[in-house]
Amino acid sequence: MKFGGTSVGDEDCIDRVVGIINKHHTAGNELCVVVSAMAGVTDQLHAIAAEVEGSRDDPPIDTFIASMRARHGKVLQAVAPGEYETVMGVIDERLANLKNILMAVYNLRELTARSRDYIISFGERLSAIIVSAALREAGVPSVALNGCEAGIRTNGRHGCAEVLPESSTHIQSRVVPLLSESVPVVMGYMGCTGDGIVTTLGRSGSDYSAAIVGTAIEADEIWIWTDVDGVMTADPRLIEDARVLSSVSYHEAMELSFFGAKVLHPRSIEPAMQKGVPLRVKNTFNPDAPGSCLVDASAQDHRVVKAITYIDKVSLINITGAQMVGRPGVARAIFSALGEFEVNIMMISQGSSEANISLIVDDEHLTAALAALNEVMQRGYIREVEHDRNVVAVAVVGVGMAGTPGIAGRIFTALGREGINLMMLSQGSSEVNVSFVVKQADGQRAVRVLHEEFGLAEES
Ligand SMILES: Nc1ncnc2c1ncn2[C@@H]1O[C@H](COP(=O)(O)OP(=O)(O)O)[C@@H](O)[C@H]1O
Ligand SMILES: N[C@@H](CC(=O)OP(=O)(O)O)C(=O)O
Repeated sequence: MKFGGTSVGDEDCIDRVVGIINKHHTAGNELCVVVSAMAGVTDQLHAIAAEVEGSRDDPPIDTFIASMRARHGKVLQAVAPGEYETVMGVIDERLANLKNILMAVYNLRELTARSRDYIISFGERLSAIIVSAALREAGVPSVALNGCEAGIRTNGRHGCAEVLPESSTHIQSRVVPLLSESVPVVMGYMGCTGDGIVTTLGRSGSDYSAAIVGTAIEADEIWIWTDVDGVMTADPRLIEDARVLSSVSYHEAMELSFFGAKVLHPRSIEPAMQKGVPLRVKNTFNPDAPGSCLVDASAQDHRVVKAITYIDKVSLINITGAQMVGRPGVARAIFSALGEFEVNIMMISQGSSEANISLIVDDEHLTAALAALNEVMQRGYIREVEHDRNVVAVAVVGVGMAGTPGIAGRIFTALGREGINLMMLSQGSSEVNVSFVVKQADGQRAVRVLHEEFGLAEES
């Protein structure tokens, strides 16, 4: 079971989490728990790290450490009063360590990817020991393990590290022996390299930790506990009448999470899918609701379009040049340069005249992408590169779209009726997803229009 930041955000939330774990543990289940940092803490750690690096004098390190201590201490006092002194001692040790690192960043005015990862892993380092203490207080034996202790080995790509296959045996040997006598609480989001250097798995990466741990220990099911009733037809913060999908295929969930449905981390689905472990999304605040279950496509309902999602903070890049027409090697030049600059491309589309290639990259990669393309331009492969940051990518997702004619027509007609201009279009050959790009100002309206067009608010 993985509990996200919203599920462990304060003392009431943690009480609720302990109740859920206790109930399933008492019913005779062996459980392993993965937790995220308390809601907002990872953002605060990112912010202080950046602030300290850029400070000329007197960065607010002490104030920051005091506010972390106050928030975590208050929650600990409420959920595990019997262990307050001991666990507060551990929290203070960790905060002293965090303070030292922040001071080092300040003194050097240098925040490396490695030190950032170490700093931002502290949210989970603090939340997990509190949840574990709260479980013990409720009579459930528990130990807390950091990602490294739990056996999560990653490559060294700081900020979005990938878990290495060898983790499986490490996790098995470290976690499985604990299960018969306790409920281990693993710190999500973090792992370490073979040399013990701390890495993080990308934002919302605790879902990925849970999938890795769950498959490694051969869990019967992996449950992701969050603050909504399951995977929904659209982000409920955007679409009021979004509906919970009782079952979603692994592929659909992958497309949805890739295109911004924060409810699951894109990398969390593949491990479960490969090992055939059912993955369920449930609501900590409404635990009796059935939630959503990720299943194989064969067990699907027959609705063609299942959900609409959108992702902002992306940029559109248009590459043009008649030199591209009929010339082999242009695409290779473009994509190998982007690869060398470590640019992650989210969408690609090429006009049939071959004189134009459009790409979508996330905003963070825009500068690197433009630098890469500039090199390609110098080498004469392309003539012009334009970009636009004010765009969003929208995706219409559903396995039933494969082989069903008319879906793209309905999408275009509905958007056209609303005067929404399509700036780029892309459809994978798997046909699970039709994605397109519109102006940022049209993004939410596009989701709304399509949610209505495909009747997603109505029960099937
Ligand atoms: N299609 C969707 N279905 C469900 N939730 C979605 C979807 N798209 C976006 N979300 C958002 O994802 C949020 C849950 O993710 P997150 O805030 O990261 O929770 P946690 O802290 O539990 O990991 C929900 O509150 C919801 O607003
Ligand atoms: N704490 C990390 C990892 C995580 O998974 O968080 P959440 O489960 O709250 O999305 C983050 O904020 O990115």
